[in-house]
Amino acid sequence: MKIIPTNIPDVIILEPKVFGDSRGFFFESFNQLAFSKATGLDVQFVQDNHSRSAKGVLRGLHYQIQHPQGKLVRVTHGRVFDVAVDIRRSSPTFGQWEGVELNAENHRQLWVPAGFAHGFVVLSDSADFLYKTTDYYAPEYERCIAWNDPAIDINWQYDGEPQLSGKDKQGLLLKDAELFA
Ligand SMILES: Cc1cn([C@H]2C[C@H](O)[C@@H](COP(=O)(O)OP(=O)(O)O[C@H]3O[C@@H](C)C(=O)[C@@H](O)[C@H]3O)O2)c(=O)[nH]c1=O
Repeated sequence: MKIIPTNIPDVIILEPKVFGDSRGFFFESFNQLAFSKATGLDVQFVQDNHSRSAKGVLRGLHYQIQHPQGKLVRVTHGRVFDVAVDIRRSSPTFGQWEGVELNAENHRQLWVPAGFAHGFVVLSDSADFLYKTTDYYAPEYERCIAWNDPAIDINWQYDGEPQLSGKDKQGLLLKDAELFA
């Protein structure tokens, strides 16, 4: 597994070793020991999620104020532009965002620690988005930051009009959001 740093030290890109042959390919999509050794992180995952979205769908920017979730995210069909925003007030990278294209060809995964808001926009006709979380879904504690918050100013790598769900349309601005210490 190859570890690729990003501009935010705690957000990392992982590239698994892919074994290709005449049948197709194989790779370990997750291995707890390899993940811990490669990242130096001692986190356990408790939930796997899978969503499918059409082109232009933007899900996010989501986080939980209690039971914050670390997320290890990947795409198994299509392409997305995936974004993490540091919302830990005490962090030197508070308010900064990091974005990376995840797709079924590059097999890249993004580690988004607890304390970050997360979202993605679908670039292909559709995309299957799979992710592991380090704590359980707690809807009563889920919050959303506006995808287009001018204080964060994310360059979404998508030139269309994003399709938002009701809750994503109501995302708070960073200055109004309930954030982490
Ligand atoms: C996230 C989630 C949703 N659900 C249910 C609630 C709802 O009825 C339906 C769809 O939920 P949502 O619209 O919240 O799904 P979605 O907008 O895909 O929410 C996800 O967005 C991405 C960007 C994230 O970062 C995730 O943490 C999560 O917030 O699925 C679960 O049962 N468990 C879960 O873990």
